[in-house]
Amino acid sequence: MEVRVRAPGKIILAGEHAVVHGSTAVAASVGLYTYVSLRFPTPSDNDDSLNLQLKDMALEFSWPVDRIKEALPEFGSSLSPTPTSCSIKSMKSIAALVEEQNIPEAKVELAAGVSAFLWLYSCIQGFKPVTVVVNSELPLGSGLGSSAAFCVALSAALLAFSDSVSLDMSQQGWSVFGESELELVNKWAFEGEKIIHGKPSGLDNTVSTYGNIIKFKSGALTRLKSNMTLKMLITNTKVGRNTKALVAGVSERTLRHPDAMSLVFNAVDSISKELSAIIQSPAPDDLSITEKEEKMEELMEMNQGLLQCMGVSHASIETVLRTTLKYKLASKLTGAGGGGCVLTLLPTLLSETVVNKVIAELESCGFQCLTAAIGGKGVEVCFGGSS
Ligand SMILES: Nc1ncnc2c1ncn2[C@@H]1O[C@H](COP(=O)(O)OP(=O)(O)O)[C@@H](O)[C@H]1O
Ligand SMILES: C[C@@](O)(CCOP(=O)(O)O)CC(=O)O
Ligand SMILES: [Mg+2]
Repeated sequence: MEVRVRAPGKIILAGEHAVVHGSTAVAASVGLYTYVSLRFPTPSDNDDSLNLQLKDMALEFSWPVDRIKEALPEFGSSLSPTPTSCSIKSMKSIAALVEEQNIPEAKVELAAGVSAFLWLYSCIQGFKPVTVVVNSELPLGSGLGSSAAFCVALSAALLAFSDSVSLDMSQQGWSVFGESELELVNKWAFEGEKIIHGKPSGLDNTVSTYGNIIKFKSGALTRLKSNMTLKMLITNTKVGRNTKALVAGVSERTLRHPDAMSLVFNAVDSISKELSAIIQSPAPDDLSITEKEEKMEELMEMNQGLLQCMGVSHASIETVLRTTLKYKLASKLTGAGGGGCVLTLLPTLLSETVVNKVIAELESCGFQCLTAAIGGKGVEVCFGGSS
């Protein structure tokens, strides 16, 4: 029995960080995926372990199922039908299980992802021997939501063979989940994100689950019907950073300056609302495409200024902003900042020559540019492994 799942990453057009504090955000799925395949051994395999293979990292982890039972005795006998948060006690046991695997020092950041995996596995599948293989097109820790795509793909793959969902396994190729399954996947993925991020807003897992372009506030999403083609250049500064630390930094600043930060978050809320109204406004209305793009560029610049106020910009991000501005293009960081990726709006009438020049200049600084489809489907599942 095998299932394969893919979950997309995301870009945040407006509202990162502020969304953790209750402001509106606008985000879209990006056509780069994390893939998870899950296979139960047959009796002839004689395999009584839980195996996790992180293909891109060339890392393999394995625990005898009895070792997991011993470390997490509270699981297995009664599987949790509804998503639950990892307690401090369970987190300690999971940390011990992860520590036993001696993750190389240079890849220690992966411990958070492995912990989220152990939590989701124990809650959803109990102590069944299983092999889970992960590979990802998303750069890790770069603001494109690799942590959420990982949690969504894992939750979906683990749920696919659980009693909580019933799926049509005869379908060929990639297929989407039903609404109630999506809701469950999203809730479990949020619990995984909590382990990786500390205090996630739920925006990233929601975009990865449902796809599209969405407006999101305090856990509630609205799917946006875009009436314009959005083309974004994504520049990866390749400066590594950690979302958990950046989110915690913004919360500390908020505690030190509650009044000022509340105004900053309110301003971001207005920017996101205005941006979503522009995206949705009817095609041939009183604003031409160029006027809409100019407004969006201004809003992106304003949002970037406010992200600087929150303390999450970085010298590498400022270099991207300066470089794109030379070509009269507007940019903002996307995701948690502190390095990672920057978005640049590519207006419809911008010539290929200029796009190529900007990319060449950014890449000469050591950055990596990519363009990817945005607003596509969310998590998808495939039985049989042919896709
Ligand atoms: N494919 C993966 N395999 C293992 N862990 C992953 C994977 N993708 C993401 N993670 C976990 O998520 C972390 C990165 O998440 P985060 O700091 O939120 O950045 P982002 O979500 O922007 O990529 C990694 O350090 C790792 O712990
Ligand atoms: C900073 C934040 O708004 C987005 C984080 O995205 P990423 O993990 O950097 O891809 C946090 C959140 O919404 O949970
Ligand atoms: Mg993340």
